[in-house]
Parts: sequence; C-alpha cells; structure tokens
Amino acid sequence: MMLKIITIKIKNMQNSLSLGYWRTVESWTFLKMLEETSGTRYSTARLIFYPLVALVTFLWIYHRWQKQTKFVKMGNKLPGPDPLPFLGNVHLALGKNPSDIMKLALEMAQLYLSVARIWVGYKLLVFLAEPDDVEVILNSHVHIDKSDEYRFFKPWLGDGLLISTGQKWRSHRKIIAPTFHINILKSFVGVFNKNSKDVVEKLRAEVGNVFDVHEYMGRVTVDILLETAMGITKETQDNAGFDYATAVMKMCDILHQRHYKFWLRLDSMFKLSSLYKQQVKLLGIIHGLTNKVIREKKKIYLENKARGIIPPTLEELTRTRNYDGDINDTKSLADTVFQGYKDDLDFIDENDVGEKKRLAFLDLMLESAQNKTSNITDREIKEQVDTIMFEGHDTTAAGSSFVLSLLGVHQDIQDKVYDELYEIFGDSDRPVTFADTLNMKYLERVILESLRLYPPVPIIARKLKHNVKIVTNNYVLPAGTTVVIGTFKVHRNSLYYKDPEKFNPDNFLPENTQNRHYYSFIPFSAGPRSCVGRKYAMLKLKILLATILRNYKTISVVPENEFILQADIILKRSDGFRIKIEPRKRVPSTAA
Ligand code: HEM
Repeated sequence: MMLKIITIKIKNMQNSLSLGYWRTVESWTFLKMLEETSGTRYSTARLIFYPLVALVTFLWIYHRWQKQTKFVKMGNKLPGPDPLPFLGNVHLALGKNPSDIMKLALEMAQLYLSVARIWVGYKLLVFLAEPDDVEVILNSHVHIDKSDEYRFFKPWLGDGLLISTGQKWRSHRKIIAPTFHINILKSFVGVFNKNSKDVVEKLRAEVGNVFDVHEYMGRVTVDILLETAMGITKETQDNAGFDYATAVMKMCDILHQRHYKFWLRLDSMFKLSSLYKQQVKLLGIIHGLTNKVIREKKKIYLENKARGIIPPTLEELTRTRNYDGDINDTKSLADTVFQGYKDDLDFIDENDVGEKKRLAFLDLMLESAQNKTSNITDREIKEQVDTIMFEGHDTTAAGSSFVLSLLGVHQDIQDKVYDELYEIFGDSDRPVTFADTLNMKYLERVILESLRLYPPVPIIARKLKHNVKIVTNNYVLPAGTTVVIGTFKVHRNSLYYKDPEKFNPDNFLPENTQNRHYYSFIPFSAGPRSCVGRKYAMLKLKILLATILRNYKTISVVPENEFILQADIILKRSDGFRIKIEPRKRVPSTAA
C-alpha cells in the first residue's frame, strides 16, 4: 500500500515536473511575444527564465538518461523501496538521529530479508544478509576495495590498512599481520593483567553507583594499546590517553554524521560547517599523541642502535619453521570458530616467529623501515599507527562494555562465568596466564555470543569493480555498487541460530558451531581483509573481563530489550552502558 502511494507520488511529481517545464517554455514564449509587440527588452526576466529553462531541461534529460542506463536498470531489478527522481531514497533518512536510523535499518531488514537496495541519488547501495552472498564478497581477493564512505576517514587515518587498497594494502598487510603473531601476543599477557588490575582499582570508586562502564573500558583499552602495540609504558604516559579516547569518540560521531546527513558528504559543504572546525581540533589531539609516540620510539630505537642493541628483523621473527607439534596448545575455542575465515592469521601462527621476545607493533615497523627490509616510509608508519590505535581501541571498548551489561542482565549466565573463573583461580588473586585463558571456555562463549548479538562493527562496505553474481536469486550486482554487509542482521538469522534474538552462549558449543555456515558469524569480517587484531582482541577481552568479573558482580539497571542501540561506525548504546557493581566475596556463586 505504502509503496503504491510512493509510486503514485513519484508519477505525480514527474507529471508536475514536465508540466513545470512546459509552463516555463510557455512563459518564455509569452515574454518573447511581449518583447516583439511592445519593442521593450525584458532583460531581467530573460536573465532569470533562460537559465531556469536550461536547468530544468538539463535535469529532466539527465534523470531520463540515468533511468535508461544499464547500471540503474540492473539496480532496479533488486528489491528495495521505490526511489524519488534525483534523491533516490535519501528522504527516508532525513531528520533522523543515529538511534532512529538504526530502527529504520532494522525495519528495512524485516521488509527486504536477504537483499535490499537503496538509491542515494544515483548511487546504488545493496545490503546483503545471506551468508552465501556475504562469502562471495568477503572471500574474494578482487572485491577488496572499501566503499567511498571510508574516504571520510582519510584526514585521520591517511592510507592506513583499513582504507588502503591494491598493492599498498597487500604489502602493508604483509608487514603488519605478523606483528599479531600468537607468540608476540603471549608476551602481552603481563600488560593486559597490569592494566586490568588498574581498572579494577579505579572501579572501586563506583561501587553502589549507576555509571557508564564504557568510559572505563575506553580508557583502559587506550592504555593497553599504547603499551602493547606502541611500546609506551604506563609510567611515560600522561593524561593524553584519556584525551585521545574522548577525541576518538567525538571523531566517530562526526564521521557518522557525514554518512547519514547527505549534505555533509560534500567536502565543500562539510568545510563550511561547525563540525569541520571541531574535526580539525580533534585531529590535533589525535595526531598530537601518535606523532609524539612515534618521535619518542624512534629516538629510543636510534639510541639503542647506537649502543648496539638491535631488535631482530621481521624476517628473523617470521622465519618459517617446520610445524613442531606445539601449535595445538595455543588454539582457543574462538580459533576453531574462525578457522573457516581463510585469512592470513592462522597461516602466520603456524609459522613460528622464532624468539619469543616482546616486540611492539611500532618497534617492528620502525625496525623494518630502518633496516630497509620494507619500503615503508615514516608517513606510512604514522598512518598505520593511527589506524591500529583507532581500530584496536573503540571496538574492544564497545565489545567489553556489551559483555558487562549483558552479564548484568543475565545473572544466571554471570554465575556460570564466575564459577568457571573460581574453578581456575580459586580465591587467589594471582594474575591470569596464557594457559588460563585457554581454560576460560564459558567466558569465551559469552564473548562470542555478545559479539554475535552486538557486533562492534555493525556494517562492512565494499565497492565493486566488476559485476558480481550473488547466490540469492542469482541477482547480479553491477560494477560500481556499494555492497553493505549488515553484520548485525547476518548474526540474527533463524536458519543458523535457534532463537536468534536470545542471548545464549550455548550457540557456541562445539556441537552447534561445527556445521554452521562460517559466514553466519563475522564480527571480525572474514577472508583476505579480515581484522588483523582478532586474536589480540580475544586475548585482551578474556583477561580484562576475567579480572573485572573475579572482583565484581555487574548488575544492569535496564533490561536487554531497553538497550537503545546507535547505528554508529562502532555499535554503541545511546542510553549509555549503565551498570552497577558489587564487590565479589571470592566464593562459588552457590555459596554467595
Ligand atoms: C572486538 C574487537 C574488534 C572487532 C569486532 C573488530 C572488527 C573488525 C572488522 C569487522 C574489520 C573489517 C572492517 C572493514 O572491512 O570495514 C576490522 C579490520 C581491522 N581491524 Fe579490527 N576489530 C577488533 C579489534 C581490533 C584490534 C584490537 C586491532 C588492532 C590492535 C584491530 C585492527 C584492525 C585493522 C588494522 C583492520 C584493517 C584490516 C585490513 O583491512 O586489512 N582490530 N576489524
């Protein structure tokens, strides 16, 4: 019915447009007659009418031409709401805030199921939610180009790994992926522990209060990244970490506004807005920190080099060694769940990095640039540092905040998590070891289930270079289409999850995962462009959450169906991750 009304409206509009055109022509002809009979020149009127007629004619011809092009014809074969001339479906998002947009996206998802297309002007966006279709795109080595929208990140992340493409992306991924090798990650366990204990201390001030736990998670994830990925110790950090985390959150909000307020998509319009001024200021804070980090690390590197202390080269660290039977010991539940991703991370782990010496991501990049083992420039290093700091921080901050709020709602599940931790640690306060993390099987299922229902990266977008046939109805997506993979929707498919809206960690019991479509669970994306930080994130989340949950019980002040989700670059709750905490007594949940 609604569609019918919209179609009639469009037809009326088209009629009135062409009527408008003829009226303009009639008026102009009338003006000419008047000029000829009276001999007077209506120059002002001419100045207005002549360009107006030209403009209306041009727009009309352009619209008719666009409608006839193969691209538009192919796009219109896909299911989706009827578009308006020139605007496409932009009007659907007009005047909506991020929470309304999320609601609208979910309504559209209900209506169009597996494939939905919308037009933003004459730009075609196709939303995919079927794992078979998602696999066609993500598993491809051809469709690796990010969509145009990622250009909004450029002033911030430059050509970092997240947005670069082609040879540059390939060569940089080859340098960066090994810096997340499991042996290097194991050496971060101490830092994860230390920072997790710090946050437990800070949280003591909140006992009895209702507070937004995301603020604490944002801060601790930045601290951990500075120390692990950048090699900047806590003692040398100042308040910059907090300012950085706040600036990142505000930047994400600006970028998000540029996605859905279509006038801000134009650089010229954006530069006139107050948001641009804010962006310049925020980038000053963000780049100020990354520049400082790189400057200091480079100085230390050169001083060490002068004293003959040279870290091993990347080649030495990633030297291939025969499989020695040691690998299975490091495999966690998540590694089994993600084994179908066919990315380069497992391959790297199966090739030993040699010495298990702690080397930060930034050390490795500096070392490889200094030793000329790669062509990476100082500027490129900075872009990668900005990318890792962004990708590595906000995602895990949201991920851990969702787990803590969900456990606050589902007390029975929290009891099971705590009992597993009690079984591993008893009433001791000892730090978590890497081996302990392999025994946190239930906690791991809770994390995976939380990533399923509330994936921190709710959409992934690619721009197609060629026509692509997908599995659903053999639809063909034309070259130039922006494909949007709605992770949030993919994860809530009743074909793969029995009660898809229900928080149920048993969805990740081995018997439930072994025959499931790999692409029905893609919180870290999949294929050649999957998240390089996946193993880092899972290890960090386990240690951080285990440490918090050994010390506190979390209580949510709102039920899960009242979480207000915000369609942002990173999925968040616009009502805040409000919880309460109570100190734990360090006895099994039944005794408590
Ligand atoms: C729960 C935590 C995390 C989630 C859910 C997550 C998710 C993702 C997703 C979905 C992508 C693909 C984005 C796209 O194609 O548009 C991605 C890419 C990426 N992630 Fe993560 N991520 C997490 C943590 C991390 C961490 C801790 C790091 C680094 C320390 C990291 C570094 C990256 C990088 C560099 C890329 C770009 C990879 C490429 O294009 O080759 N991520 N992540």
